[in-house]
Amino acid sequence: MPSTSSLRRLAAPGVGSLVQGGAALFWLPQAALLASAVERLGAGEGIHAVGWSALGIAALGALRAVCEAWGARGLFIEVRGQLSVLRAQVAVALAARSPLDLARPASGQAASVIAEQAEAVLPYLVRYQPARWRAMLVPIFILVAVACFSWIAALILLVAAPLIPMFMAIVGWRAQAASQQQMVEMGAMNAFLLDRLRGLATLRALGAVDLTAHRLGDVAQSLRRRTMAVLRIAFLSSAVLELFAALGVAMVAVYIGFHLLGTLEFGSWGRRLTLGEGLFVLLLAPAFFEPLRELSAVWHDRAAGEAALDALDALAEAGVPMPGRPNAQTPAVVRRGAPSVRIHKLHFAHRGETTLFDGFDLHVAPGEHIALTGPSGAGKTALLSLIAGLMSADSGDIAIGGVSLNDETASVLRRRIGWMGQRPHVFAAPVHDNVAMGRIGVGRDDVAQAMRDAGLGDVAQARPATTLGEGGGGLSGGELVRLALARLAVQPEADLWLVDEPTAHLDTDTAERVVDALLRLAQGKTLIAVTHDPILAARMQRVVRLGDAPAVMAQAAA
Ligand SMILES: Nc1ncnc2c1ncn2[C@@H]1O[C@H](COP(=O)(O)OP(=O)(O)OP(=O)(O)O)[C@@H](O)[C@H]1O
Repeated sequence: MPSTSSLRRLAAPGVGSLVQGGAALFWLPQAALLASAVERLGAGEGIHAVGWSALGIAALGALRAVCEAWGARGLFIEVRGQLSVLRAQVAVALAARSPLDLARPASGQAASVIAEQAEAVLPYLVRYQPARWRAMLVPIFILVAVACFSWIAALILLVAAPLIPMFMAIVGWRAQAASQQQMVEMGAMNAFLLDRLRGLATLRALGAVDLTAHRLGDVAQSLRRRTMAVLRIAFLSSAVLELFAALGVAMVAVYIGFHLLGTLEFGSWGRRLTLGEGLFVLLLAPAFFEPLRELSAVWHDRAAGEAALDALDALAEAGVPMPGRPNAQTPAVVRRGAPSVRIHKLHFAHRGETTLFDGFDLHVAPGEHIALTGPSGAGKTALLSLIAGLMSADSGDIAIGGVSLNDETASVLRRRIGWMGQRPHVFAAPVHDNVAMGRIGVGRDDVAQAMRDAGLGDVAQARPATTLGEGGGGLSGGELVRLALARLAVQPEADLWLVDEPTAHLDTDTAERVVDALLRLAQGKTLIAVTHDPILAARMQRVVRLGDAPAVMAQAAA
């Protein structure tokens, strides 16, 4: 199972972030050079006396910029790379879940987390860690430097500083919870939108568009409220910080001003500060608060980043797995023509549901064409899914061509299976792409031949270059089924076809044409077709009827 731990590890201190964070310390010598230059100017030395100081300040500034750029670049490249790997792993983990797993996240939500929300990880890891280093290191150095000249100025900074992280921690804790809720809301809205867009025709036909628009409006309002809550917290934390930072700097400035004027004599280890020393302390005071300010700016990146990592973790959670480990050492499957299918003592129940198969046996001979019939809910689709290795049986054995279906063999066995579900998905793409499906070695001629064999050769709307609408818009129901059959036909290595209700909802003539195409294409292959259609059942070599009531043992004649 993929994990976000490799990315979370990047949130731990690293050389890059240390260099990037520590670069802010260059301000100490820069401020010293600036203060001494002003002091010398004040003492009446000419402009030529500050040349070296100006050069030093510029050189230190350049060095700081180089350190920051180097650290940021390295970290960015590493985080970007690991985030891509994590996204791919999460997508693979999602694909490894059985299509029959009802707990699978909605596609819109998954897309939102993987594509959009995952981006929040980048600013978190690239900006937060160096900012944390800076906030830990720089104030201590500055405090020591200031204390060398004035203990009272150091005391002012020391009193103002801890209040800031304290308030930020309180606010940040709330920010993370708010970010998490906002992400959940965003994912839910994307899922809702995608689902309703897919079903727009149904909504329109049933006059439910207005109601859906209202619900979408409600969801959007709820997302707006969550976003505003996050923003409110962000503004609150920066307001707290600015207040304390401004108070701290102002009090140091007041003290230094009155000290230089001779009104406040105390606080400087028994001596009067010079103009340069006073200026140095004054220049360091805002720099003391600067890292804390930066940390507060990225504090919300942290909240959003952590929430995104949690969302990715949740997406990668294992549900009902599909048999077949991605890295299993799969043994070579020996092929000698179409395979047999042997099912022995099969036990199966959907998670939390009543038993569908209890000691079920079935044998399908190589090249045999059988129809699976039985009442609705008897488990025909479930049986087909079990043979296709889309989910695991509770016990018993399913062997295809003599090879037992298990985690080691499932991936290889699935390659020789041609699967056509009850509702084949048609992509909004040209007919050619819908048939070839990007499979290696499937050329134009293969597609054209498969289309002819599927009986679509002379259908004007099914030319290879014709672009189909979403969900197959542009083709009739019968043509859609034949398009799905053509998909199987261009997969020559598939010699066991599992077809689920190919003639459902078709009129007799169309059903006849689909059956003709199916039998023509499945010649020489083993075929198991789930059907309620007597026309299709009559043309198969054998009919296997599943139990008349679900959960009753169904013994099929071998
Ligand atoms: N993904 C699922 N998770 C849990 N239960 C399911 C799932 N899919 C189907 N079921 C339940 O399992 C039982 C068998 O369903 P299945 O689809 O296999 O029946 P079927 O014989 O193919 O029915 P039909 O002829 O109506 O298609 C049904 O009671 C159904 O409600």
